[in-house]
Amino acid sequence: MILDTIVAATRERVAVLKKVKPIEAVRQAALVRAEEERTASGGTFTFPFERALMEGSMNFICEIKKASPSKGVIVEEFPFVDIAKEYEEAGAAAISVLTEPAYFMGVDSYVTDVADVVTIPILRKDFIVDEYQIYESKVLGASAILLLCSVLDEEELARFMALATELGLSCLVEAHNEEEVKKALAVNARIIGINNRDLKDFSVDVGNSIRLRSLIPDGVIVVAESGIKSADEIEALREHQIHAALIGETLMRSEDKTKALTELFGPVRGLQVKICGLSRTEDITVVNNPAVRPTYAGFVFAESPRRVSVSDARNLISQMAPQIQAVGVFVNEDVETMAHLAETVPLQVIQLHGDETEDMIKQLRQLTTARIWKAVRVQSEDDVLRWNESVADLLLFDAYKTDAYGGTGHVFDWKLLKKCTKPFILAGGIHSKNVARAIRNVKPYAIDASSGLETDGVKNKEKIFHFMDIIKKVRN
Ligand SMILES: O=C(O)c1ccccc1NCC(=O)[C@H](O)[C@H](O)COP(=O)(O)O
Repeated sequence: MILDTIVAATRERVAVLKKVKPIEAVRQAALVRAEEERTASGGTFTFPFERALMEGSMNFICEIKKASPSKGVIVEEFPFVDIAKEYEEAGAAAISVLTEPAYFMGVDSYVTDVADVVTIPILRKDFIVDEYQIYESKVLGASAILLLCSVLDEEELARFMALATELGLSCLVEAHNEEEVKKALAVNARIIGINNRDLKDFSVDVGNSIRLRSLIPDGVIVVAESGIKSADEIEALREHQIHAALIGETLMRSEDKTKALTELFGPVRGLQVKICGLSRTEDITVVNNPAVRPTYAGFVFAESPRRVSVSDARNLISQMAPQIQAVGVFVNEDVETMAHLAETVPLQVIQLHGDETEDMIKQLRQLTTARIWKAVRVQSEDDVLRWNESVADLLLFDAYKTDAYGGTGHVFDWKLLKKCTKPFILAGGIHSKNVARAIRNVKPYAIDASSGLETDGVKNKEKIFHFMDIIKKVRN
């Protein structure tokens, strides 16, 4: 069987590697890296791979592989670093990188090269048969490893999982049949991958994930693997509470990864866009372009590097396409001034981005017909729930930072919004690399971006065009 051949080749490869670089040296390097990560995250590992697989209603692990034993060479052209960047922009939750050299044409350093250019976690996909490879995976920069129930016995699985956990690595424990699922459960796997491909004859049946899913209790993350090609298949996986889909060949063969993921996930309709912090005539020219044209353009009247004077705002807004609505951003301004500016600039929306109270919103409501948005800087779920009954027309959720009210470029934990029952605007560190995930996972009414569309403190035309291009592909 091909699996036995690959495993035998892997054992030989590891034996050679051990002679070149002894296990103790790799172990030390892995421990140093693990300790650095643990310290940086306040003394505990964050296990980003498993967190990423729980973010949305369907999370994609997008795979980078040049070849496979069943298909031979999948793509002649293999710009794997660009593919990784595309996957991240397309909305991948994580990237799987094949490193097995003989049958998948993988290279260990692909993991490091990909880790250097993306912020999402990486699964190092190889045939792990020895602790050596687990230390190596940590050093390469992976966040997770693959462990195969068809290759490892229960004792090995448990030992390898314990070592991985000690290093802050997650384990995707792969099973293909009932017996292997039971084995994965016996070792308390936190993530179980169900392979739809039978490695004995390479036949693929996506129904395999659905059938075996029922054996797995709640609380374990379930990943469907192999042969996934269509939106209908993704929908069926979603209906059966499968958290993630690992997709290789379909994506490797697609020309446009963002469009491909939209086809699989389904379009997100009706999303609005706000571009904030416009301060120059050039910015207005960019937003007026029909390829950009957001629903809302924000002008900051508060203390900020993006602050505009009243006369500049008036001048800029007078040049703006009539379809775009002007939003005035204020921090702790008095209600009379805001109402007056809404009337005279004019502003269609007043965005309160400071410590304004509900009473203040009610007073402002009496003074203006402009819509009122309340920005909430989120540190906890309570921050979100506290404003649920607000009379504000919309809430805008942004990141909290001590030294600035807004425009910080910081992303907050989107999971804190899970209990918000009303439409809202999502802000805080949104840019082209995370906007697809933000839209699909958080499902906001509108997305708001400012510093992520800038270079050296001013809006960047190319970044704005690219950002809007991604949003258009995600919408349809
Ligand atoms: O943008 C500012 O400089 C700003 C300053 C003070 C209060 C609010 C501010 N911006 C409000 C916004 O609506 C921003 O778009 C939002 O904070 C997101 O900014 P970013 O994280 O840079 O995308």
